[in-house]
Amino acid sequence: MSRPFDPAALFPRLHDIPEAYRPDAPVEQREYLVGGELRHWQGPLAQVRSPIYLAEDDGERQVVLGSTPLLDADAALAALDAAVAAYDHGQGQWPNLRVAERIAHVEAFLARMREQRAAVVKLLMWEIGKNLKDSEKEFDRTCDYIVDTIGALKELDRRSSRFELEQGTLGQIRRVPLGVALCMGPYNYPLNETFTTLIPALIMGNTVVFKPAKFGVLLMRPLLEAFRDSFPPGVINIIYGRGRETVSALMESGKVDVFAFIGTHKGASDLKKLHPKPHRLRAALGLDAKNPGIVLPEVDLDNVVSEALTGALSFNGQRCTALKILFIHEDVLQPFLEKFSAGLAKLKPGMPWEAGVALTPLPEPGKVEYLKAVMADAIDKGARIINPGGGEHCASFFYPALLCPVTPQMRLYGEEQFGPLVPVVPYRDVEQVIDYVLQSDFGQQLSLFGNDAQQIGRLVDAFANQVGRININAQCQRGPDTFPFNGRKDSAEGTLSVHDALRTFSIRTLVATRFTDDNKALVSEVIRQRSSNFLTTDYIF
Ligand SMILES: NC(=O)C1=CN([C@@H]2O[C@H](COP(=O)(O)OP(=O)(O)OC[C@H]3O[C@@H](n4cnc5c(N)ncnc54)[C@H](OP(=O)(O)O)[C@@H]3O)[C@@H](O)[C@H]2O)C=CC1
Ligand SMILES: O=C(O)[C@H](O)COP(=O)(O)O
Repeated sequence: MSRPFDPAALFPRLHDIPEAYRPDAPVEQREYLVGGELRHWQGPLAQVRSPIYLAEDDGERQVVLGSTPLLDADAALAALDAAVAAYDHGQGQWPNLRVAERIAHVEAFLARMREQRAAVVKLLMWEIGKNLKDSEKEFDRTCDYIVDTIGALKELDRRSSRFELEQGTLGQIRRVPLGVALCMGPYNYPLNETFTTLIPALIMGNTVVFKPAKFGVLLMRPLLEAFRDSFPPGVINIIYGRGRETVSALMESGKVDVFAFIGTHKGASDLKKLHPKPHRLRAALGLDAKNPGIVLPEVDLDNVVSEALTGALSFNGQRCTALKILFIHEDVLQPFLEKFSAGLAKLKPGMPWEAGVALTPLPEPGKVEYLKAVMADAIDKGARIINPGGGEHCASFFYPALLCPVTPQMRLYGEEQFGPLVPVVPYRDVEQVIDYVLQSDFGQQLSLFGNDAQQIGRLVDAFANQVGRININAQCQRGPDTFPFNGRKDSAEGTLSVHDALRTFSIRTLVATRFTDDNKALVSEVIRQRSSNFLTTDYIF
């Protein structure tokens, strides 16, 4: 069996790293943003470690990138109070600014953010091990998301309308903010996923408390001053620390109006239930998934393999949209396993900045142990590792394993592995696959691969109310970000996309004015189409 990677050669020596990508000296970050000022935290700090190790004469050394404030509940609550004061029951300056002015603030922020591209991209590589190409993509995609959000809002603002509700009654819809939003995101897209809630929340007039993801936390530091300088005091507040100490206190206070959380459903539900008045809380949740790839007997196998390789293994499988289980019809099982295994062998392991690298170290401490445990469980119950070297590991690096046959008794059948394990379930009767989707706790997306239009059509009908997106002959993915992105069951609450997020972070107020010949002047004064500070939209939006 040839070795897919040589653990001894995997981690570099410092002087072998191109200068532009070498880690900076560790930073001791004490600043956090509250009420328009960068406060200096005097308390304990949390160390930020890279998943990357450096080779040294006497062994390997994990790189320490710096430290961030471990705020306590009181410090977090002070940030929340600043957001509450800036919102001021909807009477504050920010929720009452004209849409165009709020857009100008966001544009000012975006310009400052773009200046930090190199710093943020480098931290994405060092903090979460994302390869250079994908780190650059994450940064650029986040900027595009902001640009698209601004574009969508400008277009809506132009669409302002009044309409006749019924004879004698004129209606106007105002899109108003909801209050104070708490925004949190996952470590696999610490920039992009958090900004898909943060920016729409702000631009629609809410004030925000934001806690960066658990890894990919230092990369917010280059943006702290841009946030401070671009928004009025208290509109955006950024806290650091352990969620259980900081965010829990915010939820318990009852002062959070919108809970925008992208991460695990366990974290979301633990936090949501702390709110004393959950009926007052709007939630926008993007959560775990176990997206199946379903391969029918008549199929273009080369396309399946190429889509499934990136679908299952890009960023080492650490995407909510990753294909996390493959159902392969028995007629094509053997050639599929051979082709997938051969394709996998071409994925290059290495360091994030190296050209063409696909497989990189994993940021989560304990992840390698977790992957070993679920793999061992599958093997104990009858699965085999199909690809040479599958499951080999060294420090934070885990070489992907293709496992077959995976059966319902194994953890990998139902559990979200969020890592480089590819479980394959051979099937003969497609009813088994339908049953899997219906019984699953998750419902984000699925992929169907096949050439039989009738059978695909039948499956699309069966699955349309089970998942948020069905991909035909293509892997699962979120983009383009203008497409609706949601899920069912434990996978999501609400829909996030450029347009949908604007809805999510606002609510419609109907102004209904009865008019007669005598009060026409009053009516046109009350329903001034464009002089209102509020976004007025048509009924449908
Ligand atoms: N559907 C979607 O749009 C997406 C979903 N995901 C999903 O996100 C997950 C990976 O992200 P990950 O960062 O591990 O998610 P986690 O849920 O572990 O963490 C997200 C945030 O929540 C905090 N947190 C978690 N549990 C609690 C709690 N009980 N009390 C207080 N705070 C809490 C964490 O902080 P701390 O650790 O400090 O407590 C962190 O800031 C995967 O399941 C993936 O599928 C990822 C991307 C997109
Ligand atoms: O999968 C995820 O974690 C994000 O939602 C982004 O999805 P993408 O990698 O398919 O764009």
